[in-house]
Amino acid sequence: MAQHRTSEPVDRVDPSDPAVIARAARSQRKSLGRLRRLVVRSTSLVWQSGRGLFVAMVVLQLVAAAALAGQVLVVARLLDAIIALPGSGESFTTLVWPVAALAGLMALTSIITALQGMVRRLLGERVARVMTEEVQEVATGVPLHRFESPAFFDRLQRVKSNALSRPFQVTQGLFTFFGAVAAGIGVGASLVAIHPLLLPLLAVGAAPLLLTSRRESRLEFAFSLDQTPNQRERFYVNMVATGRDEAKEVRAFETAGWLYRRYRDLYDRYLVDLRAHLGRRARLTVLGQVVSGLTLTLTMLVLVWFIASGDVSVAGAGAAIVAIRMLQGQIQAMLGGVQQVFESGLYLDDVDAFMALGRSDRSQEGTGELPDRFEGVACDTVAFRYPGAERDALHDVSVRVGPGEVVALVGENGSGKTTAAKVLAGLYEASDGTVTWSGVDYRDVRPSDLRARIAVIFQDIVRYAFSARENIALGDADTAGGAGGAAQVDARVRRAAAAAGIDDALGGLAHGYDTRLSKLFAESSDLSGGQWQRIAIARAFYRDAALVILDEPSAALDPRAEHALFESLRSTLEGRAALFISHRFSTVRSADRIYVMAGGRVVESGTHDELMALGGEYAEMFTLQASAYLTSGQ
Ligand SMILES: Nc1ncnc2c1ncn2[C@@H]1O[C@H](COP(=O)(O)OP(=O)(O)OP(=O)(O)O)[C@@H](O)[C@H]1O
Repeated sequence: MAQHRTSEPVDRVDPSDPAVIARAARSQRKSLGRLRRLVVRSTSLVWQSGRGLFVAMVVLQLVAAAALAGQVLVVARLLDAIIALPGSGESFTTLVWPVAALAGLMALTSIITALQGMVRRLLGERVARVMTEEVQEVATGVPLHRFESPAFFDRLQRVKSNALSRPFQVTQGLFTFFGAVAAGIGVGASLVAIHPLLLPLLAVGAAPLLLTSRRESRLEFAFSLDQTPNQRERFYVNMVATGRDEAKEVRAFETAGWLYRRYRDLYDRYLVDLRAHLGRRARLTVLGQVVSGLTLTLTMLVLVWFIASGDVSVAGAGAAIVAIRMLQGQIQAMLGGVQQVFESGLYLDDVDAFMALGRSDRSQEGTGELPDRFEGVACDTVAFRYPGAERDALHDVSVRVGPGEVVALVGENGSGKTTAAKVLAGLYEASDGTVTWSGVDYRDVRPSDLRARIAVIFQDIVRYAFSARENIALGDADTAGGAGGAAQVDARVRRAAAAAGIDDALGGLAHGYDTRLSKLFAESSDLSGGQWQRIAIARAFYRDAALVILDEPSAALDPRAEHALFESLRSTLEGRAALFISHRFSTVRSADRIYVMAGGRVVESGTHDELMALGGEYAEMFTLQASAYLTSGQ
């Protein structure tokens, strides 16, 4: 897959250096191959997105070209007729037909332009939809560790904004190019008929524009790469300043002014860079236009000389001026088309590299299946380091959760509990050691098979702005749209909600389970923090999973609710396993086994009684919390 060496100094190369010339020749060959691939890929994408519209575009383009060439011919006829009129004895009415034909052709051109705009818009949207789906598929399919890398976010950001429009722009560029070529051939033929030298002169004038426009494309792409981090940070700051979740804190801490200044600084930096970038582009544009303007002047002078020497008639000269004007427009359109293809091509390579990332990640995934019988999960001497981190977050961690067991992870903040839960959930691959499901190594198993058997709820639960029913049924997304029977889904949703203790509250909403949650959309309602947490728990219960992982599921629950939750956790397990993380030792004590983590290691494990008898870290933390409760209760 073609990768862009973005660090290559695009505009600081010595063009007389032989190595540069050789490299340019190589890159020219490569870029022709790349261009072919690009054109084939984009055109087939556009074709698949809307065949009828594609054909309509081609037809409109051809008709537009014919109408334009027709205009030159009619102008020549009209001028001939006008010049011949005095003294010919012909009536003025002989001019009516050519004038009407010219007006008709001009009107046709305008109508076609309007129709082209509509077809283009519709086709563009269709391509955008196909590409959005492709990007979403990759973004949701890549392993979670990709989301630890700022470079991944940069690329994702670029791809999200470019994938939608660029493939269509390549095709549109091609349409523009070939349309202009078709029109150019017609107009050019009439120009050659007037004098054969005029066309080559005009073509020579276009060459500098072609060169400068390609260079401009490269500059534009390099600028876009360079600016992605700044752009992402601006989006982020803007989101914090205007986001719904952040709105409370922005007011309470009066952070708006600070955020505004930060946003302005980022924008200022961007504008400074933009000015420099546009300056570079402008210099290239001016250079190209000046050289091409000089050749146009030369062409006109040659035309005048032809008139003076009698090689071209006055009517021919008039038509030639119209033709030159039109041809110039077509040449500009051709160059614009080529520039669009090249510029979009650079972005599309970026999109392709992103798509390839998804393919390469998938090719490394295991393909085996899990045994039907669940015999527990186990981490064995597992180490894990976050991408880009300097230290391991887990060292030598061994944890097991058997069928029917409720196992707890406890430990201070940052001790590695969530990380261990993510590794057990198969979201991160252990850097060392093994993680097994019924004795089968996670690495050998198809990730989708593994995920289907696990339900995980993290501390930072997701609050979907969908209906209450959908919020819960997303625990088994295939059923969220009512697949499998709306009544069954409904009954299953209610069972899960009842087990999470949220059934009554949801039933009491304005539209019951159909009430849209969060206030982002019309006719919605919001819930309390604890109620949201129960929704998330219901989502985990809804999933028919052999292993349920709950990372601090009860942090926002009141003590009675927490007690009820764990009662229902046990009663709904039925041979499944649960791993939960909590800082509340009153809940933890009922677990079948407790692992105590510190500094990324498991430092103690056993039942509550065993750990208390050990008199170690657990006993200390438990006693501290119990005495705090007693003291505050006194
Ligand atoms: N995405 C990440 N990238 C790099 N380091 C991380 C990342 N997430 C966590 N860490 C680090 O890994 C260590 C373990 O974090 P982890 O979230 O597992 O702790 P925890 O025990 O769940 O803490 P808490 O009780 O606060 O939830 C910490 O040192 C933390 O700074």
